[in-house]
Amino acid sequence: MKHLIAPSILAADFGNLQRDIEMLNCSQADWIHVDVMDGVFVPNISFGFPVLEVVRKYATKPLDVHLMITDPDRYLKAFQTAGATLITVHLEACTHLHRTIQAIKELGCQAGVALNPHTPVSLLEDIITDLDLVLIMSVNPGFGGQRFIDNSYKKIKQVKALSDQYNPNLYIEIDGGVNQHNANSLVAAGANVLVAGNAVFAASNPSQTIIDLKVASDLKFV
Ligand SMILES: O=C(CO)[C@@H](O)[C@H](O)COP(=O)(O)O
Ligand SMILES: [Fe+2]
Repeated sequence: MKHLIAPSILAADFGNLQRDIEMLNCSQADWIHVDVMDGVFVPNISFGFPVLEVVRKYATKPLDVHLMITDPDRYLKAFQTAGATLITVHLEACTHLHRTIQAIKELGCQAGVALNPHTPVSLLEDIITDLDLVLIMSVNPGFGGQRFIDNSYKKIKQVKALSDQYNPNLYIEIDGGVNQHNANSLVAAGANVLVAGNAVFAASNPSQTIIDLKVASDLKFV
């Protein structure tokens, strides 16, 4: 599977959101990662439907919506209507995860599950065949620009082993503290989707940085 780059618009300039999305449209980004935070599941509030609708209006690429919200079932339909292509929920936020995943698929979206840094990958064993994507949080969710947690490599390898055994087409997404320096080793561990917020938007040349991430991830493992 080709490695995908999913810049996170959490780090975009919201005063120039249309400009930043158009930059992503013209770049080598594969998806646009959209971080939704409710101030309850995580200690931060990002944005909701009006912003997502603007992103959908201008974006020409799939929207990879990462829901950091409690009880996401309440809003799945609204996120699909607002333009989500993929919807990822947190395992820690769902009481009936299997039901939530089926509901996402019934809406015609692809379904993912995210794991916080402390949540063991083994909890995915009985749901892995139902998933399109697993998102490994390599920082504690809630903020961009944090330092990568090294234990995440082990978790990516564990997800890759599950994927090889039960679901070979799984997207294995790594989110938090990803940059040009760790992209190659993350792909070597088994990740095939790299989310990058600050690495892209704080760079002097964001579209070149996306190319750099792509080149680094596609290089033979070093
Ligand atoms: O979900 C989250 C944070 O909760 C991420 O998607 C961040 O937005 C990634 O930002 P960087 O760590 O790459 O700056
Ligand atoms: Fe995210």
